[in-house]
Amino acid sequence: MINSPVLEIRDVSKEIGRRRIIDSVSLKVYPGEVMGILGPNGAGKTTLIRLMTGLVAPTRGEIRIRGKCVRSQFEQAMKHVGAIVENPEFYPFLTGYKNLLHFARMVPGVGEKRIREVISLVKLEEAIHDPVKTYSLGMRQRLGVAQAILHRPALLILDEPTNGLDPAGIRELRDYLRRLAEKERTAVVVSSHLLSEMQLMCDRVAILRGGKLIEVRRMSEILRRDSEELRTRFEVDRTDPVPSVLLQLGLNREWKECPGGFEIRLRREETAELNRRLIEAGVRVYAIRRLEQSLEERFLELTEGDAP
Ligand SMILES: Nc1ncnc2c1ncn2[C@@H]1O[C@H](COP(=O)(O)OP(=O)(O)OP(=O)(O)O)[C@@H](O)[C@H]1O
Repeated sequence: MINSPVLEIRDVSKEIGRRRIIDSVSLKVYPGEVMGILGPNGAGKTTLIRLMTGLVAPTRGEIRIRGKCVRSQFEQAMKHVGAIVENPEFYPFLTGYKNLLHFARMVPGVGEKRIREVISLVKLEEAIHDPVKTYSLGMRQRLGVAQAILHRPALLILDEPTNGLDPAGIRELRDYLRRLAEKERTAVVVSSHLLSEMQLMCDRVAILRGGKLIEVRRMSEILRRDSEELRTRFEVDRTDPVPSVLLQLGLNREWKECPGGFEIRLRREETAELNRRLIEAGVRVYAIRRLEQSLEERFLELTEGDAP
């Protein structure tokens, strides 16, 4: 069971009127991982999250949570889910603790021990006996997460959880989402339109654009820019020393001549080194141009470039 996904989205589309807002999306999320749904405003993130939580029905495809279909087995699927899709509501005059106690009474099997556990997971021990009306936005959000995980859900879904948080609040959010993923093996889905925030929080990220899932990647893969080989063009006055320079560098790589120079796939560091060696070999280098964007640049262009 260890490798079975907590959440499985199978070829889901959502049409509203004549518009296809979600277009053939498939995605699996596993226990203990934080998955980011990243996309510019209007990409369909909220709609996808509403589909996951059964708030809207897919036009095609299906969504399963712990193997249960969100539509036809709604109750069985939803008992594994904790979600904050809109701002969580609390009783402002009650303390955080009393609010949690109130919600816990509605959830079978949740006692004071579990309440203490969730308070410690979201690190709200110090303020938990203060009235909620004195809480900052970040503290309210932590209380919201504490409430959402009372019943030990296998899947926690948070829509744009960093909205309105300051950098310290975002750091705290990252820390407790990680604790949750590690300690309770909870699968976490968070949406955002900022790659920079996703970098801090997520293990993997799914890029949504115009309702389509265009890439799903490990965050570490996106950040490993130094090891990424990108097609690079050197403009030079002659190419005859290229094979021997490549040999000296131990670069057993294919390269090809093109008008005014040559092209080769190179890592960042290798580009600088090849340039240096070419010059040492008496080749005049007029320009070095990367012909491909790095994964990080592609992601930034897809997301932050479109943000308001
Ligand atoms: N009920 C609806 N009727 C018509 N169009 C809708 C409806 N809900 C969403 N849309 C449209 O679907 C697209 C995706 O919306 P959605 O709110 O899911 O995007 P989003 O990625 O969450 O954006 P944001 O970050 O701005 O919330 C938008 O163009 C929106 O106008």
